[in-house]
Amino acid sequence: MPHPNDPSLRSFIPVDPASDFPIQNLPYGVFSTKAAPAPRVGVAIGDHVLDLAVLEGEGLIDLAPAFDVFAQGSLNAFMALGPKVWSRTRARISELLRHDNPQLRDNKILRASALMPMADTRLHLPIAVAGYTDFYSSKEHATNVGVMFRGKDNALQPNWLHMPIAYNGRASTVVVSGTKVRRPRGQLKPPSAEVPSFGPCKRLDFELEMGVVVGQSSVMGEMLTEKQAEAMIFGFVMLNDWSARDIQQWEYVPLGPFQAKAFATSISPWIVTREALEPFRVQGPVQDPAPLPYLRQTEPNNYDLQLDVALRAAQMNEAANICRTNFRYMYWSSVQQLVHHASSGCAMNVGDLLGSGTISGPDKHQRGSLLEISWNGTEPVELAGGVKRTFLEDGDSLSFHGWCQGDGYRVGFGEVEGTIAPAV
Ligand SMILES: O=C(O)/C=C/C(=O)CC(=O)CC(=O)O
Ligand SMILES: [Ca+2]
Ligand SMILES: [Mg+2]
Repeated sequence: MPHPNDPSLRSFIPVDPASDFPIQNLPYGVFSTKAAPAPRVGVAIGDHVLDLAVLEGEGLIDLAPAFDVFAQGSLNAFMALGPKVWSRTRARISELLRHDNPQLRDNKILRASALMPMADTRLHLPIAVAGYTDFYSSKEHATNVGVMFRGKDNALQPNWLHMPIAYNGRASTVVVSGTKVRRPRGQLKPPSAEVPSFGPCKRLDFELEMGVVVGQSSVMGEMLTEKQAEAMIFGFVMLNDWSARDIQQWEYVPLGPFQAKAFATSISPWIVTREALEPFRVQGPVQDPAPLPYLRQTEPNNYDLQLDVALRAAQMNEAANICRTNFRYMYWSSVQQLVHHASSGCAMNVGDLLGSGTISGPDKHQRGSLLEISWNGTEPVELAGGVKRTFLEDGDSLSFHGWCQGDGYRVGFGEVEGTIAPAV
């Protein structure tokens, strides 16, 4: 049987070469329809969704001794079954969608109940988020922020090159793409003010990140090796760590961001599996000084994954691109982040979400936040027809696109979008 990543595979479902969801991808999500409003697990193929609950019900996917794994509103039960089952299931779905397999292709009744246009579905948050941790692993981003917040001489803190720095974020406010994001209120104290005040954030920002979905738990008190950590990663989503820069600047010393990043974090609805990204693995930047032994890597754990950010103000017809970068630039890999996360004995859970940290690159057009793009509000970015931005305004819609380019196909993530609603 060919491997599900084989570039020559074709599905009986027509898939445009520019689609994010060819048969080589098969990302998992949770969806519902008007006719069947209970959220369940599906896979994206072209512009269709394949209902895995139907396939499991028909006995076409066998997860025994577990059952009804897909007739659920999150992927957590499926993820808990582990990497061997993930792999086997993906191979089975690929087999069922292949152009030369009549089993689903020629079964009209089954096709009608198991395949539906994505446009007719509603996409939900794909996991029950157990915990959310956000890293700070792009050297370019950390240097830019450091220069703006602390000056050139203290840009990178002395610990930064020795471990993946992070803070514990809020799982309670992780939302799926398309959810409106309300401008937060908080304590503000601009440098010109003598005392703080409480009110709507005036420096609302986005952060371009990837999110790792942890699909296996680890034991409290035990460390992880590179191999163990990798095997626990179920897949990746795009993640927008919405940030209130004015709240952040006043609150972050000494414990780091708190309310500045607690009000909303958006993720894309489709989880692209680690296995689908395998062909796009690349070596990350050289790590100098060499990390401590527990953080050393023997494998290339970065990915060649292109990322675009588009911003559309309410008065614009078309969105303007404000950033194009690549996930490959990250200094600390997701595997190193997970190893470090568990290194004290911290237990990881099924459904944990790890933000990569803002993904900036070496060039100006590769800056993954408005804080960097507008250089702390001093250099407004021109969108179109005289519309300029330093930070986000009410009604602005922000979207990320991400994909790995194969030969004649792409393994993509779709979109994560959020529109800013006024503060209450
Ligand atoms: O104080 C700082 O240096 C800034 C911290 C952050 O903005 C935290 C964060 O979300 C990091 C990231 O996304 O890379
Ligand atoms: Ca962040
Ligand atoms: Mg957040």
